[in-house]
This record gives sequence, structure tokens and C-alpha cells, in this order.
Amino acid sequence: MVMIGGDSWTQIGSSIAGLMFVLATLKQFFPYDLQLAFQEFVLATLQRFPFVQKLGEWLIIFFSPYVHISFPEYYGYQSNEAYTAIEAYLGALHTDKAAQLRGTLFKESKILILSREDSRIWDEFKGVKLWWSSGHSTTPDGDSRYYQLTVHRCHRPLITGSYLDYVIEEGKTILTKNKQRKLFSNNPSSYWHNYRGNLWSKVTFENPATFQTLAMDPKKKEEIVDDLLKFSRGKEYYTKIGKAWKRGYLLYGPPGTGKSTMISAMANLLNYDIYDLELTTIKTNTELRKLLVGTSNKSIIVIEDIDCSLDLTGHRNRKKGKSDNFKDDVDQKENELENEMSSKVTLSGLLNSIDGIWSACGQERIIVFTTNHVDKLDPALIRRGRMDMHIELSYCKFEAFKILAKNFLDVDSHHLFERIDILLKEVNMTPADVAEHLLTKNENKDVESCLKNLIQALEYAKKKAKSKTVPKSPKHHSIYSYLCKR
Ligand SMILES: Nc1ncnc2c1ncn2[C@@H]1O[C@H](COP(=O)(O)OP(=O)(O)OP(=O)(O)O)[C@@H](O)[C@H]1O
Ligand SMILES: [Mg+2]
Repeated sequence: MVMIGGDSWTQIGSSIAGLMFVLATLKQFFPYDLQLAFQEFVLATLQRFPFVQKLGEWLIIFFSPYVHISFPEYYGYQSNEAYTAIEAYLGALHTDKAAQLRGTLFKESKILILSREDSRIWDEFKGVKLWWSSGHSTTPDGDSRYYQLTVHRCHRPLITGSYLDYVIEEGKTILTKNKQRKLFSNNPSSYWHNYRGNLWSKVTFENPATFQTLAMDPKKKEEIVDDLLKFSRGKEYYTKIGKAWKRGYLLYGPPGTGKSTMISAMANLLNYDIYDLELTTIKTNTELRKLLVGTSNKSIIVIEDIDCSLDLTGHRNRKKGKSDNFKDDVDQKENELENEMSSKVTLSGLLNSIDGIWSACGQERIIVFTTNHVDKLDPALIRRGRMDMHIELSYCKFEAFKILAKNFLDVDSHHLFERIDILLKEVNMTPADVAEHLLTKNENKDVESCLKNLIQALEYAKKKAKSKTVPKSPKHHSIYSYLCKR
């Protein structure tokens, strides 16, 4: 056994310090590529021994003259906008010099977008050389991709200051220029494992509906458009009043009155993505929260036919009344667990998500509920503040008909309009049905016969209305199937 005295410790300490100093100084003289290759070799060798590997990593970080800054794709379940902007910036960087390129042709844009596929990219800013790399990491929440920026320590202020701002700004500009709006639909939770990007499936959103072609009372329409535009420009206002930048719209009315069409028009007006949230496939409130946190800014989250999606009506009251009587904590927890498992998403879970999540982490999000039966909904769900604007989409009136006539027949007036006006006051016909009757003979391009066809249908409906009407049963129409139909 060898005993080391106080003096020997001092000698060893000073020798190690000396050696480290020499190594650190020598390192400055090697090209960075060589250093990286060496680091990778050392790390690969040490990978078999986790403790030694950790120590090796620590030593490399300690002695390296370079700073590494990571940008993960996700924070928890929330997507990182810096990652997306960096991805766009790097994708477009020196595409003329890249060895591997990825070409994407979007249906509508007609522009072939070329982006780089390399996992390592050099960049230069104000004479300073920087090195970007990409990779995968595994965290308890699942796999996540990341970008890493490497730069010499002495350039740190320049990089963390102006360079990163520049990259994010450039990336955002590229994204806006090439932006293809997306329609997302939630995947069942059994698909989620490993990669958080699997929470939602996406397709390109291509529905052409606009407020201009939406048949409804023009005044009401103007009010809605103003409200939406005010919301989208309201960043400072929401910050000033200390409220989350979100707005809720409840669209209600019979089938075929244009609820889904209006959601598309909203997305087209604001250039937002649509998230079609199918509540019936969500098992628990926790899953619902993860999905909502996984949505991005500038998006419309849609829950269609909310009355059919869940047993929301009165559920909250029943649950509350029940739990009030519970004195025993264990029983209460069991009750909650049972509720969570059996009733899947609860009304309180939905309300907490709407109120809580975006107050904490969301910005610029619109939530839309649609229903055919507004009277069936729990008042708590649709109260003002939660659903800021209640919009009734109703049967086709004359003003709405004029918009459809303009859309389909390109006419502003006609001698048959008067008759149609009278009939529309007497008969309940949805804009979908009116459009259908106008379309039937549209191929002939004979306005008169199209209008006569509509008058015939209205007169028939009037006669039928006098006999008994059979109420339609509730159903589920997702915005996803509506948009995919087109
Ligand atoms: N107000 C409207 N303006 C223009 N077109 C309309 C309008 N309402 C319905 N339509 C036409 O009818 C079709 C069906 O409308 P939409 O799916 O928007 O109805 P909805 O209210 O969502 O019905 P549901 O309650 O069954 O989901 C659309 O493809 C659209 O072309
Ligand atoms: Mg619909």
C-alpha cells in the first residue's frame, strides 16, 4: 500500500493542472474537424463504460475552447419554434454547395423547394466560422431531434446576440414564404411511443373556402371577420391586459349550414393551421393535455359536434356533487381513476385544458366548437370568456342566397329572385341544399333553369313541411372528413 503525504498531493495536483494546461493550449492549434473526429473516436471507445464515458464527456466540455448550444425539437410535449426556424434556415443555406438535397414540390406552390440533407453544415457570420450539426436524443418523454451550434468561446457574445436572432428571423421568413397550411388530426395514443411528432398526423390543407364565398348575413359576416383580424393583430393588447392570446368560437346550427366551411374560411383568412381534435379517441385527460400542448401557434383547434363527442352534458355537476361527499382521500382518488378510465375525457378535463394550458404556454390559438344542438351543452363549457363568440349558422335566407347565386351562377339579380325571397321566408332550407339545387343544372349555364329548379325544390319542401317532419338523429361530422371530401 502506498501512502501519499500532503506534499505528494500538492505535487500530483500541480502536475495534473500543468498537463491540462498543456493539452488545452495544444488543442487550439489543431483544426476543428480533427478535434471533432478525435472527440467522436474517444466517445465511441468509451461508450461501453457509461461512467468513464460521462467523465470523458465532462473533460472534453471542460477543456474544449468551443461552446455547444442545443436546440431540441420539443420542450416536454411542446414544439420548439426555434428548432423549426433553424431547420428552415439551414435547409436553405448554400443549397448550391450541398452534396445531398431534398426536393419538395407542393401541389399549390408550383415551386420546387430544395433543402439540404447534410447532418453537418458550416456557416459564416461577420467573418466568424460556425458549425451546425443535427442529431437524435432520447429523453424520458421519448425521442427528440435537435440542432447543435458549435462556436469558439471567444465569439460567444456575437453568436448568442446577433447571429441567433438573425438565424431565427431568416428561418421564419423562409417558413412564411413557403408556408403550406396543414390539417392535423390526432392519432390514437397507441401510436405515440418513442416520438412526440406522432401525436398528430398531418396533410396539406387545400380547402378554398373564404368568407367572401360563405353564404350568410353580410353584417354578421363582417363582424366575425373583424373579430378574427382584431384577434390576430392583438399580441400587444393581450400582453397588456395579461390574458392568454386565445379566442374561442362556438358555431352552432343545423347540418349543412356552413360550420365546417366557416372554419376553413377562418384558416384561409388568418393563414393558420387546423387541428381537428377527435375527442372520442382520447383515453384520458392527460392525453388531451399532451395533444393540446403539442399544437403550434397560429392554429385553430377544432372540436366538431361536441355534444356527440363526449358525455359532457351535466357530467361535471354530477362528478362534483359526488366528490363533495367524499371525505376519504383514497376513495376520492379511486373515484377519479375510475372516472378517468371509464369516461375517458371529462368535461372538467376539457375545461381545465382550455383555461389552463394556454394561459401557461400557448399563444395565438383559436378554439372552435361546433354543434347541431347548442341547447344540449353544459353552460360551463360555452360561457363567455371560454367561448368568446357564439355564432349561429342558420337556414338560408335571401341575403345568403344572393351570395350563393353570385358564387354559382354569377348573377346579382334576376326576376325570379323575388319568388325565391318569399319562399325562403316560408321554408327552412340549408345553404348546402340551396347550393345543391343551384349546382344541378349549372353545367347548362342556364341561370333561369337553375333558379327554377331551386324554386321547385323550395315549393316541394314547403308542401312537405306541412306534413309531419322527422327530426334527424345526432351524428358526428369531423372537419377532417369534410375537408378530405373536397
Ligand atoms: N353558409 C354556406 N356558404 C357556402 N356554402 C355552404 C354554406 N353552408 C353549406 N355550404 C355548402 O354545403 C356543404 C356542407 O356544408 P358544411 O359541411 O360546412 O356544413 P356543416 O354546418 O358543417 O354541417 P354538419 O353539421 O353536417 O357538419 C359545403 O361543402 C358547402 O359547399
Ligand atoms: Mg361540419
